[in-house]
Amino acid sequence: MIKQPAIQVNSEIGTLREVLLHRPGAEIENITPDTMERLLFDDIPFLKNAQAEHDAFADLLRERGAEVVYIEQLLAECLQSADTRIAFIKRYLEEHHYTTGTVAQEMQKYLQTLSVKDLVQTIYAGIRRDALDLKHTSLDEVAGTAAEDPFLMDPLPNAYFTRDPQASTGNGMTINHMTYAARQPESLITEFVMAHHPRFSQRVPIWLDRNQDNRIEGGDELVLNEHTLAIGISQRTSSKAVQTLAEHLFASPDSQIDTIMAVEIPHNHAMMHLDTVFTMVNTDQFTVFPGIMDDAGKMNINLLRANNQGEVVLEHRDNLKRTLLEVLNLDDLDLIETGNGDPINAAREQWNDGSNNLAIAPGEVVTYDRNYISIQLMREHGITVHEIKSSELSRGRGGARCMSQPLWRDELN
Ligand SMILES: NC(=[NH2+])NCCC[C@H](N)C(=O)O
Repeated sequence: MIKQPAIQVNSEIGTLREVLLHRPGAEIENITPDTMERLLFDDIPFLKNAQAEHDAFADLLRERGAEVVYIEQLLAECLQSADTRIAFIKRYLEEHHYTTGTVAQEMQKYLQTLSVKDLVQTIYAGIRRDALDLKHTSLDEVAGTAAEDPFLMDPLPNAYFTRDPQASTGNGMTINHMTYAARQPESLITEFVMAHHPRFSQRVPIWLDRNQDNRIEGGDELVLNEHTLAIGISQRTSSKAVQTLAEHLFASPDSQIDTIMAVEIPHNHAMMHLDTVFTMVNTDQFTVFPGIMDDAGKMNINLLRANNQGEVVLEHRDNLKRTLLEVLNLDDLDLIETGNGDPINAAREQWNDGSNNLAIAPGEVVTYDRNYISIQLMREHGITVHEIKSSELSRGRGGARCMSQPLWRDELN
């Protein structure tokens, strides 16, 4: 059993006390029109303004009582140790398939000569082909498709969506095997921080690690209460990952989770995670994008429950509201429709993360200012809404929940 937990997240809505962020940096300026799609961006944000928007987001979270912890800072602290630094560089190169040969050796040499500060910056920003002088030693540099790619190592522009590479659940975490190559190194960073940083080392049970084949991302993982999760089966999270996670959680003495509501959503870029279409904003209030249901309001939902032996038992459901009432043991609840149900407004505001709200306390959320129809509706439903500027940040297709990984929330009662 964990004696002094480093993480406590038993709900989506308990008052936020500690949160992990990443301030967008040089990686954003390494997105090009040619690489945009594989880097999962729809446009190239203007970095200076993206940073100002992000700083305002962080300030708001601090004003509301949360400690903001930057993942890049934690990584830099871990990499002060020469052993950890060498181990990290090795794994980072291996995961980019640089294992043997001239280029791999030169990259390793290059990374090892950098100061910790520059190394961390380079890990996020990527390595441009012209950073190393390889023209006279590597054929790859002068002929073939590799030579056309300006990067030896791609940037990590999605890193400011700190929600996804891992997910805090109870006193532990899943460290996620990300779906696309563009994001896989992000969870390697989490793995190193959890293993080596004194704030977390030996204090965080890992429910599912990234060194297995089942894809899962934090945007799909919602903690409804101390014993119930909702997980999206989506473009990014496979049903197999959910089944495996259920098996691990139900069997672990460190976990209180006994119910997982697996919610299948359309598999596409606009709705890549469950939290782009569904977020919990109060004990009995949720925002939902109506486009995830068919005309009759039906969906494909499965409940995974633990039997007395801690084994997984499945039950099928098809109605979101009824299933939430059942698992949360409520008499009624309020589903607030993104864009107030109008098909054009709902689709536009969902695209800009109008359903992606970060609860910082029960009934109090942070969200993008541009989704004014959804904001007004939330206010009419009694929610306190803090708006943040979203001109640049929204171009990566993620909102306030995507940009934050809670580490500590107050218990609800
Ligand atoms: N939790 C979320 N919804 N995150 C959004 C991540 C967006 C990012 N561009 C991606 O495609 O991965």
